[in-house]
Amino acid sequence: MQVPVVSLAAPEAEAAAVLRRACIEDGFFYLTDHGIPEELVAQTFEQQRAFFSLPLQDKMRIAANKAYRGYTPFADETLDPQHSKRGDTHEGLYYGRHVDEDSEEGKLPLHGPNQWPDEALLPGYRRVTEAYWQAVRQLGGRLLRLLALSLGLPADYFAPYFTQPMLFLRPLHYSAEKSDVSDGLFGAGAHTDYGMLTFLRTDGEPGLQICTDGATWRDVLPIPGAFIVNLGDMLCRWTNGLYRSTLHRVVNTTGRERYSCAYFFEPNFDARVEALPQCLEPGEEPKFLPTTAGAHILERYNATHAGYGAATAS
Ligand SMILES: O=C(O)CCC(=O)C(=O)O
Ligand SMILES: [Fe+2]
Repeated sequence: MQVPVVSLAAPEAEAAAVLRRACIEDGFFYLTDHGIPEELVAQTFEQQRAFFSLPLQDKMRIAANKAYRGYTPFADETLDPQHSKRGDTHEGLYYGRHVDEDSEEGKLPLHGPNQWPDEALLPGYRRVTEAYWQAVRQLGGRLLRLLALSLGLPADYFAPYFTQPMLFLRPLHYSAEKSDVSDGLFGAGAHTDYGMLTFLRTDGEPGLQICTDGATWRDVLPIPGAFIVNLGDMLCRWTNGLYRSTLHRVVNTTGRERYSCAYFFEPNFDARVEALPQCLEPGEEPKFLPTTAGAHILERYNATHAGYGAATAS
């Protein structure tokens, strides 16, 4: 069974209703009529392909810094340490919102300057990647409004939480190595996303699977032109468990390489995350302790990126 399609061309109330059901039942949906030109998406993938084709030493020149910006080599990440024998078969990159190192904000964890590959090596890379980053940022803002409506909140409810948002674009390259589920080898091990919303595009190769019943995995195949959007643990926490953060993984069954681009759309570092009254029955106690977006995300990053930053701290 396919996950639902939320169209931004539909009347708002209708789209919000489809979104609500998708968030409660699947925690995943396709987002269509989003307005981001396919040409920009295609150029973004072309540029990421070019980056990942560089020799390792060139990629390592921008190895991820302590603000989680830059390159992460193959097997650096193990998303499901319990069931994995070795690291996941992908390499990746993180680009956040640019923050000056010597600004007040730059002192916060997860905040700092991006690291870009040399323009001479990859002409146009930065321009295209930044354009895509901005486009998805705007799309995220549109979806936040629909999300608020879907929860019975005013459309601009989440806006004050996103004045200095944590936004991470994460291009990924999966090697051609086939996964071995029974022997603990994955493109990306089973995990839930940490944050609020994830906007994913892929190159059309299959691999993404979700588990909503605690037992079976179903494929979420790419639909041309659509984003695959999923909810993370922070939004689950914010909605007191009403909206699902669904377990997912990437399994390589084709023996082919795969490229994807995730975009993690998170609130301000100090945004307070606690159960929305709209999600509590009368007299119901919140299921989770209140937290902040920053504390929540840091806790999760540190658990999945072994020794990250320590070896590469700049
Ligand atoms: O590459 C994909 O399809 C999914 C990536 C993913 O789940 C993640 O980066 O959190
Ligand atoms: Fe994920």
